[in-house]
Amino acid sequence: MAGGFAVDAKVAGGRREFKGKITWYVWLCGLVAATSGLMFGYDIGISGGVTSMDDFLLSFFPAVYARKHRARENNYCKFDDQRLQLFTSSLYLAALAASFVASILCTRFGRKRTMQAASAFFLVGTGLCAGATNLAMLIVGRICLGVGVGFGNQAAPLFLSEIAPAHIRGALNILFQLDVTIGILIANIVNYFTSNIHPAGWRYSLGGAGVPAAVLFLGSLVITETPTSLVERGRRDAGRATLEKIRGTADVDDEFDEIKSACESAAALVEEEKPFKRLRRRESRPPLVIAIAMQVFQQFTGINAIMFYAPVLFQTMGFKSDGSLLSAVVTGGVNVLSTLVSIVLVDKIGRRKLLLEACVQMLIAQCAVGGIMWVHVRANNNPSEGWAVAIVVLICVYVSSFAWSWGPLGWLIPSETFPLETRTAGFSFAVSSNMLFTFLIAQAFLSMMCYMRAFIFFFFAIWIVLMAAFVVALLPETKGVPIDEMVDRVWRRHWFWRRCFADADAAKIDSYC
Ligand SMILES: OC[C@H]1O[C@](O)(CO)[C@@H](O)[C@@H]1O
Repeated sequence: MAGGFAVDAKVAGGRREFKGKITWYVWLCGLVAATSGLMFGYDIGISGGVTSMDDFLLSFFPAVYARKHRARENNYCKFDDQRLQLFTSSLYLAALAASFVASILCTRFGRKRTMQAASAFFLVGTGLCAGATNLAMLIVGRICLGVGVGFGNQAAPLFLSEIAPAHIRGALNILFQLDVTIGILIANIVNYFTSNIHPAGWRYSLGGAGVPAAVLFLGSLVITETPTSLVERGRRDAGRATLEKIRGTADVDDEFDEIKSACESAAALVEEEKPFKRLRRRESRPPLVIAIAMQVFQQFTGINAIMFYAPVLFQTMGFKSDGSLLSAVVTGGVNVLSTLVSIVLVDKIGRRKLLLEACVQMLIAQCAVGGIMWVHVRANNNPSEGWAVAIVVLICVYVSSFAWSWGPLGWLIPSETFPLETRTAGFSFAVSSNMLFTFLIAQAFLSMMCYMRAFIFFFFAIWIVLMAAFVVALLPETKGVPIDEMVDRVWRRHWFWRRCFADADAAKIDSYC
């Protein structure tokens, strides 16, 4: 997804600079494409607030509404309802399926057309959700939005990587992740205001997704296709003309030659062996295992439990409806600002240090929240105001560390560790793993909270210990390593992963890799 930005930063960072300036047109294209991230983030942020609105529950989930208002109902189980969870999670299941289709569409029809299709699905899905009169309409709408997310998440980051001049490719690509966090924040603010509008507040919340969807749709009519996609599909002249336009110069021979040769060698390798088959080779395992593990771990930090259900969680902790949405706005703001921190630090202090520091910070925060909840939020009583504020502060501490580490690096590392011949296929694996685990957490979290109570936080804390161990033992530092030198400079030198390569000594080749 965030594919290629480290790759290209390395190119810009030392070995090769192409001519051309940063044109207004490249920024326009980048801003339009990043809107897809805004859509994704808005969807993540909006569902939790909507599912805590009484008008919404009364319309679609009356049993949950009744339970929520029953005085003696167990605090942890108020929102435990599989159909309510399906409202949130159906989107991610649809996105998971759509991401496989999207990689084919991106190759056959191009990134721009795939983004257009994404925005069309977003618009239809938004209309169905905002106008829903029954549960089926609502779920079908969520599925359309999910298809939009699957298409957009595959096409937009690829598009950004391909149009950006090498030396700002990282910045343009992080724009997508930044837009995700801004989308979540906007959704939290929208929910805060619409929760006071009765009875249709939830319709405005869900309908708000139409704004970025419309921007993406209209914008995608004026942006260009990427030169790489044009050349890949045999339209060399159009590819060259587009490159000249986005670079603002006719002097693009070097860059155009590189695009052509990358497309030619990729085509030759694909002819010889399909990328997905190549991924099954022993030497593909290190980046593949790491791509999947980064996504699984990213989700098992528990971040989306907070992102989807922050308002519900805050209500569980005893905040009133308004207070809980306000708290979610605070965590959303921390998320945006901390993502900016990661842009500044990632190439200075490296990936491993950021990930490990965040593990410590998240572990302390999770255990502290779990402890406070265990002692002060028993089944039927709420914490005092002081403890409730302490919980919000700790959740901010937790969110900030996630946002400068596992959030962006969950995308960055898989994007920079695959060799060119398996990069797109390998990366689409990472996207779909993310969707799968996002879905699982969305579907399971409220039930888990009901059964595990405060121990849910210790459950995630155990995962954080595991992921720290994984980073220490198996994740090599990739800061500053040129993308095309990963195999020689990283994998073949790593104490464990080097056994996956044919030139490892015989004993090691035979052992498990
Ligand atoms: O900012 C947090 C959000 O960012 C993501 O990692 C996507 O890049 C989501 O899984 C999460 O909800």
